[in-house]
Amino acid sequence: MAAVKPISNEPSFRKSVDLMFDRAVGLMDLPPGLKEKIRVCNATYTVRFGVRLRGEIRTFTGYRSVHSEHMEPVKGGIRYSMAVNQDEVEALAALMTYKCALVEAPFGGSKGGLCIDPREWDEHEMERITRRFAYELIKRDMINPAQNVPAPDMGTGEREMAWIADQYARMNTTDINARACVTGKPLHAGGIAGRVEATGRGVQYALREFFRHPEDAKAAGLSPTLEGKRVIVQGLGNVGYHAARFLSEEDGAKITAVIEHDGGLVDPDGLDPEDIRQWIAVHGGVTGYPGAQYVERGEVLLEAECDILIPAALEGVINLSNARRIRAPLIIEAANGPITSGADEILREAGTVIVPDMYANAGGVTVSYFEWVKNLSHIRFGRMQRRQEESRHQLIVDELERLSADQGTGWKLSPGFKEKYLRGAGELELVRSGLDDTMREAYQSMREVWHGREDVSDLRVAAYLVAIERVAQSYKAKGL
Ligand SMILES: NC(=O)c1ccc[n+]([C@@H]2O[C@H](COP(=O)([O-])OP(=O)(O)OC[C@H]3O[C@@H](n4cnc5c(N)ncnc54)[C@H](O)[C@@H]3O)[C@@H](O)[C@H]2O)c1
Repeated sequence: MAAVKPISNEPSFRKSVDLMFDRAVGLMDLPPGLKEKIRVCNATYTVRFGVRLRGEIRTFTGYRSVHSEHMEPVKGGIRYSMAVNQDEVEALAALMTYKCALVEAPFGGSKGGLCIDPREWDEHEMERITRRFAYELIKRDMINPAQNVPAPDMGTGEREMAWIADQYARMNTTDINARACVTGKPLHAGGIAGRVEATGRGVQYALREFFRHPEDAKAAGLSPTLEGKRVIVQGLGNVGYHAARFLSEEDGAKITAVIEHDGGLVDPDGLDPEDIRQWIAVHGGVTGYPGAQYVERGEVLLEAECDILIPAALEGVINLSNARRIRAPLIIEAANGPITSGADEILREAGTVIVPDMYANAGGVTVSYFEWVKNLSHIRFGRMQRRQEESRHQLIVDELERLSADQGTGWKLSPGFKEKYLRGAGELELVRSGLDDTMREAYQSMREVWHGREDVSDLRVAAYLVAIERVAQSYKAKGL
């Protein structure tokens, strides 16, 4: 099954992002030259390199685009897909600039991509290709802890990030900060607890925050709780799988449909994301999955009735060809750019509430920021804080134990409380609470603009307004 293709008269992904930017910046009082400076992509590097594979030299094309260096390093994932092209990396790099500004991660925006179908190559071949691509970027300072720090995106994960980190370390043997050259690494290679699932976790926190405000839920015609909500997820990869799992296991939402590259699955009583993920790992897709109704043209499920639609795969899947048939009252853009600018307009007019990508999937870059700081500080994250926290918590626990031992109080501490309470300052807990705080604060900043300005009617334009204002402040502070 192919993705829903934007119809030919729609602007490209890059243009679509620019149109959304223009809609917001038109409401701002900034010098025209500064608006233009923020909008344009600073530079895009294209590399073609050869790797000897299976007895012949194969040439690959890759990109690293830097959208904005108002803060350095710049940050953004590396994508492996046959659809990667310059327009796409530039659009994704621009979104990274706005995303980092919105969640106040102190980075400029960047993105990379390699035209490759990872399923075509075995692990050893993937390592050689990745190391060679990394070599090309490292020698031009396009991977560097102080200048440009990649992370995983579609088609890449911890494995590729570990190879990139090792390649950088080999080429920069005296750089004590080498590990901070890339984030999303495995724990044993300098990664941080909770990074793998961070983007999906962020989607969950974003939805929790949305439903914490009854007026916001009401704007979508929904009751203010995630419990029992019918959710459709497109793409059961890193982001979609974790979001689906957390929402169903921890918030009582029902995953009523899942859309994958080879079709869709439906069960009005709720699907089990973990079980489907295991099936996909073995069979390469959802085809043949026994536990649900199979739909060959999975993309039609984007139009099915539900409460929350989570596109978590590709860009441009909701476009002029299907926007009028979308029935979800609330869409949260877990993927980057899943709604084209034309479809965005149709959906807004129809009253659909859209939680925009730059906020919805910012969990990844937020936890990447924690990982980068951890690598630069050369201390296990949480270790210092833990000492302080532990002594404070110890005082509380001692007091509770004293009261518990006092017959007169009539209550007892439950078994294991002390251990559980004192454990609460570990790395994973710090990462989760830091992510939760970040998602809450970013939502508040967007929400204030959404509800506070008469000329703002949607969350996307509100998010752009907050982000552009912060980028503009940085440029002004630099004297531009
Ligand atoms: N990984 C991250 O931390 C991260 C962070 C921010 C944003 N994102 C964005 O989230 C999206 C997904 O990224 P990911 O890391 O989960 O990628 P991934 O490669 O782990 O998963 C993508 C999933 O989409 C499926 N898919 C591919 N084509 C499809 C189609 N036509 N219809 C339905 N499903 C299809 C794939 O089979 C796969 O399961 C991308 O837009 C990416 O830029 C990812």
